[in-house]
Formats: sequence, structure tokens, C-alpha cells
Amino acid sequence: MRFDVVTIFPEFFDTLDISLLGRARRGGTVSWGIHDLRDHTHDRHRTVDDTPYGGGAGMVMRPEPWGEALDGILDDADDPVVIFPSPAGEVFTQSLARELSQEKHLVFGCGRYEGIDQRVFEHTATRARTRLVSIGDYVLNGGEVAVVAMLEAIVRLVPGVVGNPESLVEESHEAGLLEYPSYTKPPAWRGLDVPDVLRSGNHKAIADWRLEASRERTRRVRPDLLPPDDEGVSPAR
Ligand SMILES: CN1CCN(Cc2ccc(Cn3ccc4ccc(-c5n[nH]c(N)c5C#N)cc43)cc2)CC1
Repeated sequence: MRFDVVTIFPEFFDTLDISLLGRARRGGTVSWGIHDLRDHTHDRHRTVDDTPYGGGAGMVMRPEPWGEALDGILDDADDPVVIFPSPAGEVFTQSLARELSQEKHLVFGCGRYEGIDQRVFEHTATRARTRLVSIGDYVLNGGEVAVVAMLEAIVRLVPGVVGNPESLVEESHEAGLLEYPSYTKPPAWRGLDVPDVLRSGNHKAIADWRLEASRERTRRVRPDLLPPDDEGVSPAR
């Protein structure tokens, strides 16, 4: 997979080389490019924003630098998906992460200020699959944090990135349930014991316990994830 990021804060992505993403790049599974939007301005002050038509607080990102920046990245040959983080976007989910992890080329456009001129989304959509995506119902100051979060969720699902693919199967949200509680040694710690079943060696009993623990945690913490006909859904206490 290749991904490109357009941002006015390219240094924000210097940490990508740490940990999983860095290993994936060194292993050749993933490559990326970080592009400074200001490199596509042509005035002395490298201006990327201007006042909003119709008035209102704040500034809006100008379309011209975005058009030029994306001209240099979008190549029909690899059929990229362009993702703009936005509070007005579709919610980013594990399912969308899985869908995007199958793509050959992702392009992320990080807005700032009060957002990007609408025509950038409209024009980009004439040349590539384009999606506005939100990582949650709270307000950030720009798209960079959202892109880092999405990249971590997406790239870990790219085949060959995570050493043991088994570890991707029983995860929160992967099977529509929250993950079961995990334990390791010691068997007793500050008066708290590991559930006996997990030390029983009885794989079926362990699997049954884990499924029920996932369902109980989901019923308690995220009943919205359960199908409507799930019996015994108790309201979160
Ligand atoms: C007239 N007013 C009407 C209200 N809007 C609302 C508004 C619009 C942008 C911003 C700041 N910002 C700029 C680019 C950008 C990208 C993503 C996100 C983002 N926030 N939360 C998420 N889950 C995000 C994600 N993913 C925020 C961003 C703040 C507030 C402003 C204009």
C-alpha cells in the first residue's frame, strides 16, 4: 500500500517511522509521502487561507493550493481513494478501516482553520473516489490527528504488516463485540485472581467464557453494537 498526506504541518507525521508503520515501510509493505500544502502557494507569505464568503468567524482554506497539490499526487493508474477528515464526514469504523486496508493507494487531505473550500471536495470527486470521514463526535482543530488514527487502524490490517494475523481476529469491533478481558502472570495480584477457567487448559470452556465475557462487556458498555434482537440487553448501569 502507498499513502500520501497533504498538510500544512508535515512535521506532524515525523513519528510515523516509529513502531508498526516504520517496520512496514522498512519491510517494503507500505510506502508514503508527506506533502506540505504551502509548497503549492505562490505568494510571499505562502498563504493557504482566506475569509469565508457569506461572512462568519474564522478562515477557510483556499482551493488553488489544494488543486495543485493533488495534481501532483493523483494518478489515474492506481485508482486512489482520497480521504478528507471532517467533522461532517461519515464515521470511521473498523469496517471502513478493513475496506480501506485493501486499497493500493490512499491520499489524505488534512484541513485546518474552519475547513477546506467545498469545491476542493467536488473537484477531487471528479478525478478519484473521494470520502469525507470523521473519527468521532468531538471537534478537533484539524485533520492531522484523525489521519494518524486512521492510518494506525488501516495499516495494521494490511497483509504482512502485523507479524501474527491471528492477533487481528479477536479484537474489539472486529466481530461486532468488544474484546474480552485479558490476563497474564502472576495468577494472583493484590488479592485479585485470574479466572480459574483461563488456567484450566480446557480450550472449549475458555472460548465459551471469552465469548460470554465479550457479550457481557458489550451489553454493559456498548449496547448500541448489539443486534436489536439481542436478548437480555441490560441498560448500562
Ligand atoms: C461555520 N462553521 C460551522 C462549524 N464548523 C465546524 C468545524 C469545522 C472544522 C474545524 C477544524 N477542522 C479543520 C479541518 C478539520 C478536519 C477534521 C476535523 C475533525 N473534528 N472532529 C473530528 N472527528 C474531525 C475529523 N476527522 C476538524 C477540522 C472545527 C470546527 C466550522 C465552520
